[in-house]
Amino acid sequence: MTALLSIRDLTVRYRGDGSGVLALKGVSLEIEAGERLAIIGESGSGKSTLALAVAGLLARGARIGGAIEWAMPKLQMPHSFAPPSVLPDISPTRGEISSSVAGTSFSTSVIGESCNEKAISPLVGEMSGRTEGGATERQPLPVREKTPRLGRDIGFVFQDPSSSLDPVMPVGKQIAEVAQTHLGLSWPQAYAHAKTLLERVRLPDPDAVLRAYPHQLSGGQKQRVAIAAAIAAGPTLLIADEATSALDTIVQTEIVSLIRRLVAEDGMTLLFISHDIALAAELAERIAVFRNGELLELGTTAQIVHAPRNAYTRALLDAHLGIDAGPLRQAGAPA
Ligand SMILES: Nc1ncnc2c1ncn2[C@@H]1O[C@H](COP(=O)(O)OP(=O)(O)OP(=O)(O)O)[C@@H](O)[C@H]1O
Ligand code: NI
Repeated sequence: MTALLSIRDLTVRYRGDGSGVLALKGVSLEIEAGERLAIIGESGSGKSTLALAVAGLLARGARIGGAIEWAMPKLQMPHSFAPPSVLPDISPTRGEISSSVAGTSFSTSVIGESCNEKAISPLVGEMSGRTEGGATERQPLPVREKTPRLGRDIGFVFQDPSSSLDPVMPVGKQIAEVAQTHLGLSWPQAYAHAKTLLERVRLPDPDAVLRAYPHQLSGGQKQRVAIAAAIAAGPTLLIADEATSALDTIVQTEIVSLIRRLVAEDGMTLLFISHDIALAAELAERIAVFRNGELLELGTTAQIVHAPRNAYTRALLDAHLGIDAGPLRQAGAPA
């Protein structure tokens, strides 16, 4: 398999009082093209920090060391449209951005100075937060070619769909904006594409949902809309960060099936972040176990579930087996 993304010795420190929080401590791992990789670990282990670093969404002031190198064969040509309101745009980190082989691969390296850490640039189109009315404040985006962009090359699904959906805009319009921005479609084409996406995420009555506002939808329906927006431009990598954690168990299972189907249909690579080892085992081919900002163990789902090498992984499994052994016993069995 070819690596889509190589993470090398990644260190992230959030500024805070005193020395700040070291959220990732020299993490190295590769994400293979087309695989479904889960990141699991307890709260505060650094899972979201990893996801945000990959998406270029780390908070201003976070200091990052190491390198994130991409090889994205399908990297789409950049468009010079304004970013969609539904998703924050990816921001390249400061550092070397080198490209090779006529734009078929490139790497973003952030190599530290004396302390092996360097402040990342203020994020372009950074998580600037929405204003009270729901509109997003944005700064102009410097155009960098051959850089993976959120919404276009990377789809990101957050735990709370309300954080990525604009409360005052009909959802059809929000999805269509992503398609128009990144695919260069006309508005009628983009709107038609939005309807197709609502069908693909199995929302009943897509015509009505196109015109609905987020508050008119249930949590599960909103997450389907957020997923539709995340995949609207046909990203290579889909990142789901606790995308089902806020949902009840039945809806959770439905969303996991939905993600599995969409990833298979579109040939996406999946980075699935969860604190739930059983859920991760249901979806992922490989599982990486994080604790205290470190990668403890990475293996196939079968190996992690049936032959964990690390005592902490065993403890996670034991804790889960006490609750519900069913799904885990099946984990890693051939589909
Ligand atoms: N913006 C921030 N500023 C300061 N510290 C942060 C920030 N974001 C995360 N942290 C800290 O970094 C560490 C890792 O947090 P992170 O959100 O990556 O963990 P997580 O594994 O995703 O946890 P959870 O399961 O609760 O989402 C934690 O100690 C957290 O408090
Ligand atoms: Ni998190």
